[in-house]
Amino acid sequence: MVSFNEKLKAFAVELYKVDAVKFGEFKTKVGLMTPVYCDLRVLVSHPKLMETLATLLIEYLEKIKNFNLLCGVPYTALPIATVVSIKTAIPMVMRRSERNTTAPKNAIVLLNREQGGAKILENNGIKMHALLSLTELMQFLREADCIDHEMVSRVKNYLAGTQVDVKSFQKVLSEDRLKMSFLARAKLAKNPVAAELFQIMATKQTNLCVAADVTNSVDLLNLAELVEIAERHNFILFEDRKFADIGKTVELQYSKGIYKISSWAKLVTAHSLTGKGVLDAIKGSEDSDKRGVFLLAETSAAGSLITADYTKATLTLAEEYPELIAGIVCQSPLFLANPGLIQLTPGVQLESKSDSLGQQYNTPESIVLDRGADVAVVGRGITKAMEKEAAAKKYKDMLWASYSKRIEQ
Ligand SMILES: O=C(O)c1cc(=O)[nH]c(=O)n1[C@@H]1O[C@H](COP(=O)(O)O)[C@@H](O)[C@H]1O
Repeated sequence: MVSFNEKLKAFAVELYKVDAVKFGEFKTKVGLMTPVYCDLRVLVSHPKLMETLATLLIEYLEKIKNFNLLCGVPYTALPIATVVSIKTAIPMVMRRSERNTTAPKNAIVLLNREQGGAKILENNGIKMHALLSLTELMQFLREADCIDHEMVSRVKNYLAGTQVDVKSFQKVLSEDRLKMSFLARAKLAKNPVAAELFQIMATKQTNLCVAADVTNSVDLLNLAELVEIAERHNFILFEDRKFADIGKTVELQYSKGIYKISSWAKLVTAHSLTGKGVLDAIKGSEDSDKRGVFLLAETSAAGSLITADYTKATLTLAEEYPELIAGIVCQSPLFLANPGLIQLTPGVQLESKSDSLGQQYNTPESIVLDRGADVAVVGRGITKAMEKEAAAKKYKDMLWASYSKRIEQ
């Protein structure tokens, strides 16, 4: 008799053959890179495989007593659950995102990616059952010669470096920044400029940051005038200087020289590359208690050399300067749990998906709803538009509508 394990192995190879499991460089919906991508949506085009999966699930389900309903999480798992329901006569229910549904006790997944999801579910009273773990899948595919040793160790290293911090995830679930209003978060901000920015966003109903990347003051305005206008119209001047030198040089760049950035910019960006020195330099400057820093943990640039470990270390560094750090510049909703910090996310444009120098764009909806941006940075989408004012209004409205939808969901 063919064992369950052998059936699983044969199924894993079939998945590989129809490209339901792929290897390479993929970007997940939340912006993380992964060398292995599982896309079970293709199963609807392979009825035989769909039936095999349903049969495997039914055999597996015998181990789980105590349940009387099935629910396939939309959309990919819906047809799978339907086939199982028809074959077993176990009734099915629909999950609709706009309705509150009772939480299940058991979750059955085909593939456990082994990145911490099972533990998070367990902490929320849901037991996860997986037909296959990613490690088993890799082993099966290696044995069948579908992949080589190098790929097995690449995935192994990837898994080691991308474990979700279950503790910080717990905090997110209980105090989910993505679901909280800017007004509520203003009270939790330890940096005064972040608190002010939350207030301004709530009052003016905007989460748009315009990147005015112009090359002379005729295009913009002179700084003194700009400071005065910012005060009159209640917006914050933010110098996207991305400090990255040793502390002493940053100290000079920040407060001295011809720009005297600290005298007019309430917010600046900094890289974490050179470590604490940069933040100590800014913290030690005059008026630093009225200034804030956005620390860059990820960029929107294609081929960026920033790794998952660098991003994590940046977050840890940010926690060491709670009064100075206003937020984090990143592209994924997964990194920032603290609702008192602001996620600033650039790379927003409606017209194109990229520029010729590696910039990658998302839509306003996707940047707020999928990628977790609190503030979205739009540059050329506005500054190069024929009708700049109309473009600014359009981005402002779309971004705010997405934020409103996010906190209501
Ligand atoms: O820190 C930033 O603002 C930044 C980080 C990043 O990862 N990507 C990024 O594009 N930016 C900035 O965001 C702005 C984007 O401009 P556009 O590509 O014209 O929308 C530029 O000022 C960039 O310097």
